[in-house]
Amino acid sequence: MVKAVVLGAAGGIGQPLSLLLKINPLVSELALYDIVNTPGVAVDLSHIATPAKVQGFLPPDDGLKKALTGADIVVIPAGIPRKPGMTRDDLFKINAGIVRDLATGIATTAPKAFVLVISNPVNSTVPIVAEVFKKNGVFDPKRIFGVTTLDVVRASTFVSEILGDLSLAPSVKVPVVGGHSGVTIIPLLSQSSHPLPTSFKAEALDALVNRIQFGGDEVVKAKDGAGSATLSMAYAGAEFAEKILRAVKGEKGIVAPTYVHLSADKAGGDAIKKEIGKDLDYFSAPVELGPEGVVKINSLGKVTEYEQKLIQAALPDLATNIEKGASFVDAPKL
Ligand SMILES: NC(=O)C1=CN([C@@H]2O[C@H](COP(=O)(O)OP(=O)(O)OC[C@H]3O[C@@H](n4cnc5c(N)ncnc54)[C@H](O)[C@@H]3O)[C@@H](O)[C@H]2O)C=CC1
Ligand SMILES: O=C([O-])CC(=O)C(=O)O
Repeated sequence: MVKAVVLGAAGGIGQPLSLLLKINPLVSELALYDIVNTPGVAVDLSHIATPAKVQGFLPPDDGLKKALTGADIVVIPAGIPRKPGMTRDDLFKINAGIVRDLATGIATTAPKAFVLVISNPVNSTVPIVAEVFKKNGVFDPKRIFGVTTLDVVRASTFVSEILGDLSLAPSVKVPVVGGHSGVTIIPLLSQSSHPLPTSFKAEALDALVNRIQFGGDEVVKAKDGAGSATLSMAYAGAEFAEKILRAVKGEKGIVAPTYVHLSADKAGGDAIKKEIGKDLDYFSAPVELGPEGVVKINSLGKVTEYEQKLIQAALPDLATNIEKGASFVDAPKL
């Protein structure tokens, strides 16, 4: 029996993500929480002929606690999205408090659940969740994940477009590491399962890296004030959640890039710090998943000089974003 909970379930990401979790055979119970509209979304989804039992909850009558009771996996797409001209960091003012309050609910009601943070700015909201868990004495870095899967999904798609064959997209694997905003998004294209054409020029590589780093802006611009990526994010979030659920069931060898506290695997985390040359607490790296969450943080592997420059360019922003999130919650130092 697996209970999945979506916090922010009535939103642009929340609804299609809840749909994808409802049709996932690994989910037996689905709780939808939001400050609006979840009863309707839940009844709608409950008519789908798949096994998961769906219920909707709102804040009154302890709705958050009821939604979270018995949760195995909690996905958080709650919070405001960007409008044109905004950075993800501009969302901090509103989303930090939302994420802190939801994390408090998880820490007190379902402290053992896997927590998948989608709400932006991910580089800062994951530290917020971690600090709330520390404050409540239940911090386990193996169970808290920043969802950076959309960057990986975009890299697969854009590389397959360059190769002139979209049918390759599902099998193109490119590790994307670092964080989840602008220059902190670091695609390691030299490790692509499908190498770029040998004719690929330096300017074309710059343009591809830039498109992966700023893919979110492409959607924000196209939506023209109506928000940011929702459907592709729901797809990516469901894909990452499925990986966690398969690992929990005992499937071995599942690896995915995700933004984690580097103490989740001390040896692996220390190796990452050496590779990047900075003592950061968080970094998105390829992580091997198991029944208890993080099993191992894998090395970044062989990176080119070009990619090492991308890593170095990411570090100042990442450090600032991490500090901003961590200092938002007044938790004791561990
Ligand atoms: N990690 C990633 O790769 C991505 C992250 N995002 C982020 O996901 C977040 C959600 O985006 P959308 O779904 O497009 O926004 P949206 O505005 O469509 O939905 C957000 C939902 O959160 C709900 N909400 C607000 N405060 C809440 C609270 N205290 N408790 C529970 N629910 C609450 C709202 O009622 C709304 O239904 C944004 O912060 C966005 O930047 C978006 C795309 C990709
Ligand atoms: O761009 C945004 O604000 C939403 C997001 O994180 C993405 O699409 O990668």
